[in-house]
Amino acid sequence: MTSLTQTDNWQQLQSLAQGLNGQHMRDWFKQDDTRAQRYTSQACGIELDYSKNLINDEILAALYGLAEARQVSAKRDAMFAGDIINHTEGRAVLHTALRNFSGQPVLVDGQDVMPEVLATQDKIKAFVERIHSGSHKGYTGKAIKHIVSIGIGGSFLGPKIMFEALKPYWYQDIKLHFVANVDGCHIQDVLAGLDHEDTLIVMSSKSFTTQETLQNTLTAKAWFLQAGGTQQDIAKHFICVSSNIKAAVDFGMDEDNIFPMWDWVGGRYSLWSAIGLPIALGLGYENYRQLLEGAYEMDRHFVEAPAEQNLPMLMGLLGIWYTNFFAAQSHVLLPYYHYLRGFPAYVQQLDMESNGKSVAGDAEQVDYATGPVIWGSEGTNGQHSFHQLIHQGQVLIPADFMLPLNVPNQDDTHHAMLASNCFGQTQALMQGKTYDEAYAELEGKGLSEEKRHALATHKTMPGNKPSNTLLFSQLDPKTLGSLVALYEHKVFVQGAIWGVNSFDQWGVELGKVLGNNILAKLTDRDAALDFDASTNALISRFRAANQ
Ligand SMILES: O=P(O)(O)OC[C@H]1O[C@H](O)[C@H](O)[C@@H](O)[C@@H]1O
Repeated sequence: MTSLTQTDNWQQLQSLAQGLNGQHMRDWFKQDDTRAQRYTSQACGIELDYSKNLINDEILAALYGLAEARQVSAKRDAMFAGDIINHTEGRAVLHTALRNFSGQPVLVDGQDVMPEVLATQDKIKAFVERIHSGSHKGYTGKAIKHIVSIGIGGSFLGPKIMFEALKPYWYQDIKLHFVANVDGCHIQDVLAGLDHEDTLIVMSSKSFTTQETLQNTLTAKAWFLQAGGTQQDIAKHFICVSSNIKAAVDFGMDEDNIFPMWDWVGGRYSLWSAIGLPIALGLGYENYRQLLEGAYEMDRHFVEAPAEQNLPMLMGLLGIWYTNFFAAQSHVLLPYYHYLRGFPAYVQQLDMESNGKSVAGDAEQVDYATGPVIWGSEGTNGQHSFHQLIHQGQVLIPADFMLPLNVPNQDDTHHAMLASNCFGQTQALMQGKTYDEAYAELEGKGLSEEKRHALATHKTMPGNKPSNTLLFSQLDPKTLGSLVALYEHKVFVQGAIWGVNSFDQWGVELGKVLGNNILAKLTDRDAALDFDASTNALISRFRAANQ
């Protein structure tokens, strides 16, 4: 097979990128007053303004051509159809079945998975109602007031970040707490403030083998027993979500308290499964369902909209453009909405665990960049720190700005200021400041010619820095569902073009194995150390400090 970089599409894009030398977005906006309108697309209540990108019609056409040549649509259809596209793990990839409201079956190995999906949704709904109505009581008869969700990776980020993002929709009588890290400080801090009689522990682990989650659950169990609960009271206070029912039962989970999921749901795509149970508990079932419906709408858009209007396709292709033709190594996410502050961390796992890969197809070592570093934080905070590098640094950092146009219960002045900063940053990145503008601003400041020239040079901002702006009316559960699915499918588009398997994570697996090998040497202090000299020395220091 021809390597991706040798294809006509790739080479055409390379020469189009070179052709942009000396051109500036500022001029394009001056020359074409339809640019903003032509390069804005919207779906599912999300408006994407991608006009502040280094693109024109010819470049977009070439990017669509690349997507076609790499059969992105056919690969997408294979995912939705339940084909075994995660070929290194021999699994289908069907998070979309978890939010499939079409009424149509979804087959895996000829078996319709929808009855199980719907039955689990019913189980979630019934459980949420029992907790909210107070009919599910703790062992001393108290209603549940606190939920501690224990999980890590996708079993943590999805529930926590989506719950936080939807603060205006919180169910007020229940407080949610999240624990991920095996660092004992975390669980200790969370449990310290709680009463075991009105606390429910939700343990979430797809594999039921993750060290952090198992240990934190054991610690929570010990806390419960020590506080006065007995072994037989555990069923009223501990539930779990897992695809490994046997391991959960062996661990001591009551079978009725296990919410199932399936191996065709990847950890970083699992918030739509029962892993999302804490979200449903924290928001109420109807809001949780809206989240799923929003994702379903984005699925339909991804499948049905032509490339030129297809948000995941556009965002995926723009990312390819900068990663592969402008050597951009990172992509920054800037939610201008405090409650959405966790979103960059969510997309970090989604994107970096999916496309941080080096092998394409069956066994082809790639010779092009794949997934970028994803980072970012809430605006406007970053403007007073790291935005400097985006404005004037030597690396190109494409940005996604996101802003709800309305926010519930907020002072208009604050919101207008927030929006003005968001728009102002995209404008500054695009237009920059020319040397002449900087020089003119220094008029009458009493500077020598030499000083004025030097200062104007420092104050010159190149501009021409790309950004997307995503606007939505407000971040309700449905819009959030669409937003998350948008990024999922963006990642899919990029993985399909790069030809990598976006659904395995062998690098992460290695870390787990090595960590366990070392743990054995920390707990058995006399065990011979047969690792490399650096690792042996680190272990020895730990042993010496923990006699
Ligand atoms: O849900 P679990 O099986 O406990 O897995 C939790 C996490 O474990 C690993 O680190 C995977 O790379 C993640 O994708 C996963 O979300």
